[in-house]
Amino acid sequence: MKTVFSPLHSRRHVKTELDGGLLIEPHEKPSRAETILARVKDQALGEVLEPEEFGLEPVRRVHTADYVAFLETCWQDWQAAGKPGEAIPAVWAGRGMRHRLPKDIDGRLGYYSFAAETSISDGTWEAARASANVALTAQKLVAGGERAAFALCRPPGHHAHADLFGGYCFFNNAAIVAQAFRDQGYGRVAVLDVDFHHGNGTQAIFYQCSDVLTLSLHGDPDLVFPHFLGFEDETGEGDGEGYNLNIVYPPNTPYSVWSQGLETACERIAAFQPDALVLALGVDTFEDDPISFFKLTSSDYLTLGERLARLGLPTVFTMEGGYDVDAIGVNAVNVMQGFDRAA
Ligand SMILES: NCCCCCC(=O)NO
Ligand SMILES: [Mg+2]
Ligand SMILES: [Zn+2]
Repeated sequence: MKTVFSPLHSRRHVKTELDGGLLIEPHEKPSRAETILARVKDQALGEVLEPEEFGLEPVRRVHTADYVAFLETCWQDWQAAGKPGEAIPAVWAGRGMRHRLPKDIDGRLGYYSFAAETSISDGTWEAARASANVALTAQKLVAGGERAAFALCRPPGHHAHADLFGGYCFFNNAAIVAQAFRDQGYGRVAVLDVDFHHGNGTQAIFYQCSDVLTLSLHGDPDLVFPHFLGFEDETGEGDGEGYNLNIVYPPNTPYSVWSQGLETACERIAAFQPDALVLALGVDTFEDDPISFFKLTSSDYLTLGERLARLGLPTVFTMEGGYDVDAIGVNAVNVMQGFDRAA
């Protein structure tokens, strides 16, 4: 399987993440992508390519122009306002308040985000743009005939809404890929999110669509991020009714249970008969992940990859979460190796 990777991911090097009332070293750190890349090479998974430049048009097929423009100048605007630290949203429109765009950078940060753990600093924009190009390059490989391609994206994307960042995500790489498939004539696309956390952004972006089926297995939002979306009664709306599936699990869920949900999702995908699959791959489902509570083992990711291959679909993997940096390379590449040996 080919891998797409951009060294520009390292332009995202924020020093802070708001967690537990402290500014900690971010879990979503550059070494995550470097460790996965090293494992790709160590395992000779396949060719590693740098991304092509696709510009902002395919990004704006998913994200609003004003949100994209905000991200482009956020760091400069923050600095121009004389702020001493990294850009962190701290105020949002609560119940009974107005969802209108303020002029001030503090207000704009709140307007365009849903969470406070995702700091912005110099280079975040460049890294997010490169991550989207990585995803679009993988999509081009698959549209060009590759059975599958691994978009080694950093920063991740599945929490990003059309005009909201959060959960370490800015551009929704999986959604951008799904939309690119649709724009290239693929009539139906499925996006399966196996990250520990709900793919709230991906769900929201396609929630009224019947041509993109979104599915996510994740930790109970009553207990974990993103807290306010991802429940099993969210099944789509309008034309999209019936085209969103959430499967929620409690703490300590092992693969033997989690894979039952995977089977349900795969059966739903098979029934949908999509022309392509986007697989939002987080490996924060791992038993030792520092911020999650499932109990998948490294060998389970081989099994996961094999099962995905049996769907028999052109597949783009977009890298999402996973924060046990010592294990992330083995776990992510195990999925690809399991896929390759069953394809
Ligand atoms: N306390 C913030 C947790 C953000 C979750 C990031 C993630 O892994 N999403 O998939
Ligand atoms: Mg998920
Ligand atoms: Zn996650």
